[in-house]
Amino acid sequence: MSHNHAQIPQKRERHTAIDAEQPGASAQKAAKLGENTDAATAIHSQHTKQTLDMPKGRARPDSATPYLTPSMESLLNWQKSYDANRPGRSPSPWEDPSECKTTTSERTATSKAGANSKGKTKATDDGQRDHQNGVHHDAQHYDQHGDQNGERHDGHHDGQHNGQHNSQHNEQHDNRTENATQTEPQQDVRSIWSTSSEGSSGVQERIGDLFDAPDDVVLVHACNTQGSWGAGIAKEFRKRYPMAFSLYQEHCLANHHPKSDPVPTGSCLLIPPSEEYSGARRHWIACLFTSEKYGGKKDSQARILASTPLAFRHLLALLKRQAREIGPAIQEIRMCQINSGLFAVKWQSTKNILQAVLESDVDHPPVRVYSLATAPSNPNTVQKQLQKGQATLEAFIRRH
Ligand SMILES: Nc1ncnc2c1ncn2[C@@H]1O[C@H](COP(=O)(O)OP(=O)(O)OC[C@H]2O[C@H](OP(=O)(O)O)[C@H](O)[C@@H]2O)[C@@H](O)[C@H]1O
Repeated sequence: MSHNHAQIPQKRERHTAIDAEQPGASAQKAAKLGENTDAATAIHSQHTKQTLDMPKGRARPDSATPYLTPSMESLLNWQKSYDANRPGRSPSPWEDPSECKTTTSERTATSKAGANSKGKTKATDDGQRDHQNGVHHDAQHYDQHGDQNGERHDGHHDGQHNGQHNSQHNEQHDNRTENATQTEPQQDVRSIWSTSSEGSSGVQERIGDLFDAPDDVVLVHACNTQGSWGAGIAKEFRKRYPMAFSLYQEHCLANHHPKSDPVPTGSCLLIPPSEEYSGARRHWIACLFTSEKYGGKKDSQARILASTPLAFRHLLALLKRQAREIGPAIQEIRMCQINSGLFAVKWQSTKNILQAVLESDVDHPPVRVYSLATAPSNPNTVQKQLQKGQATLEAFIRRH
């Protein structure tokens, strides 16, 4: 991490992330740590209220050197102590059957989407081969984020792989799929948002910039588990929300570790509004961990599509818990077309899956997916067009 924890005052009250851990895991862990659930809940609520009331007005930080506010320090300290005391690996999101399930319709959507995706055969083959051989890919060592700020370096991805972890990861993946087939959805009888009554319980697509959202909206994007927001819309998140980026990194690199204790794919990190610079919007940020790695080492399309409903259901569970504790502060889930850019999954495939999740659980804030009217320009293309235009103009001038 780029920030130095040694400098963080240790006497602060502990707070919980909202929730950096898996559904239901906070309460379980709190119990294991000798605390009762009420205490954990109170801490959780307190942090949230504090964050929402955060004073504004500080100068915009240099995004290259994320700094910590007191609330962020507390959050990270809490996570650190949690991490230090936990008995073993974090429970995976599919280990808590009460809050995070995959339903039959989601599985159908997943398998349809997988079947539709171009990489189906290869993905299936990869998965089988990985599982049978327990292995995989070619990394010799793990370089724990040579660049603390999430910038990319050549060869960075390729050196990170760990066979043992991959085997573990694949096994978990298979287990959760198996577990999922044994469970059916349980509706929470207490309705919080009742979006179904507005007739808008599904995915609503809009044209526009994700970041133009008003306060109290959660912005959702797909993430890798390596602690990198180095490209695509993630890079934009890093620029606009340096504090959130710090917390994401903390989650991936300190609370977990990409090699020895990776953040499980299929989970979600929900980050409360934490930016304090002048004019910062009160945006929540949700990181859906749909692929372990990025770049050439990203998960197969089928695997990304299998992780997506789990991560999304995790998000809905976190929002519900949050709303039960402090009221429905979040008014809208606003997403980009997750997985469809650098993760190279067809948007329609992801959309089908999200739709299936929402059909199985109608109590959620409205879900709106924003896409830009035109794809962001590729600078190389623009450069070529300019050169061509200039040549044409010069030829015209010469002729006349
Ligand atoms: N302002 C805006 N408003 C609305 N929509 C916007 C937008 N700007 C871009 N989009 C669109 O948002 C979609 C997602 O496109 P992306 O390629 O970014 O994300 P993805 O989900 O496929 O892949 C995730 C990995 O990419 C990242 O970078 P790293 O590889 O890790 O460095 C992560 O960390 C992961 O690893 C595309 O449709 C873009 O047109």
